[in-house]
Amino acid sequence: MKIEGSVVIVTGGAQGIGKAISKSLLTLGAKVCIADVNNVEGDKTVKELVDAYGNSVIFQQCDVTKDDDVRNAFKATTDTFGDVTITVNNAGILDEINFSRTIAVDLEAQIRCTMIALEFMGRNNGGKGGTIVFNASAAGIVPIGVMPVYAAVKHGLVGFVRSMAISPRIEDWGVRFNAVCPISVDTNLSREENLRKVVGDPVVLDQLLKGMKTAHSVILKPSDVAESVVKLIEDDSLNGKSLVVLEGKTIFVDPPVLDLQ
Ligand SMILES: NC(=O)c1ccc[n+]([C@@H]2O[C@H](COP(=O)([O-])OP(=O)(O)OC[C@H]3O[C@@H](n4cnc5c(N)ncnc54)[C@H](O)[C@@H]3O)[C@@H](O)[C@H]2O)c1
Ligand SMILES: CCCCC[C@H](O)/C=C/C=C\C/C=C\C/C=C\CCCC(=O)O
Repeated sequence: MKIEGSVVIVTGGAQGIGKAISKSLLTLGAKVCIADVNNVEGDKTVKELVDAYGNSVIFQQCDVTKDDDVRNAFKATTDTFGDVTITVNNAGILDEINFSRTIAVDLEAQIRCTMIALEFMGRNNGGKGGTIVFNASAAGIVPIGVMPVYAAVKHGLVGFVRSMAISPRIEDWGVRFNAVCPISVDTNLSREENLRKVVGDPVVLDQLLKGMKTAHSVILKPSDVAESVVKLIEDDSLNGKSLVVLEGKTIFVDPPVLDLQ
């Protein structure tokens, strides 16, 4: 689909990968709502982006774990720019200690945002259809011993995306569902000082930090991920896809097909 003139909501758009995605879409002529729980960063980012892109961007304080917040973000975006046709479910955390919060934000909230998005975007609900892109992770494709909770919710998210893409309602909605699955990216989430707060077991933390310095010596830039998100939005042939973003290349990874007949 054409991004120019489209209306987009980016959850977690105030910082990191979400901010990079917002900037890429604004550059391509979209109208963007940055929906983020962090008021301070949201206000700072929207001022920066209004200076660069004019009144094509708004900030809406939104905790994706709360129905009313998410619905209000869609209402504010629709009232300001018109019908939403692109949702980027990006907001996420990594916390192996407070695993209930990780499940709430990285999986349950992504499902919540999708169901509410379909209330606004679904052609069967008077919407224009469109596309929903989910920021999963390579941890949604491969097991990771040092972050089992994070890998669990990201595997769940990939399964949700692949399943929504083959829903009996897919034609009624007129919406495509795809996941971007990056390896490590240079943001607050992957910074060592953050990881030390969210991984409790010292043996596990030690291996994680060592792994970052070896297995992932090259860490992606947020803009690398934004490029793949644009690709998933623009290519109307893509639905139910998991696009892994590596250093210098991307690969589509499809689930194994089981003949259950
Ligand atoms: N950084 C990485 O290595 C990496 C790799 C692959 C995938 N990801 C995924 O990318 C997404 C973005 O992460 P990031 O690396 O940009 O991290 P980040 O911490 O830089 O940005 C995350 C943003 O989400 C917001 N957020 C957190 N909880 C929220 C909530 N409940 N409601 C609304 N907004 C909320 C934060 O305020 C922040 O602005 C996450 O889903 C993460 O799992 C990150
Ligand atoms: C292939 C793993 C990519 C995981 C990306 C994830 O979304 C974010 C991770 C953030 C911080 C950690 C970054 C890189 C380390 C990841 C794995 C290290 C593997 C160590 C090991 O398995 O021994």
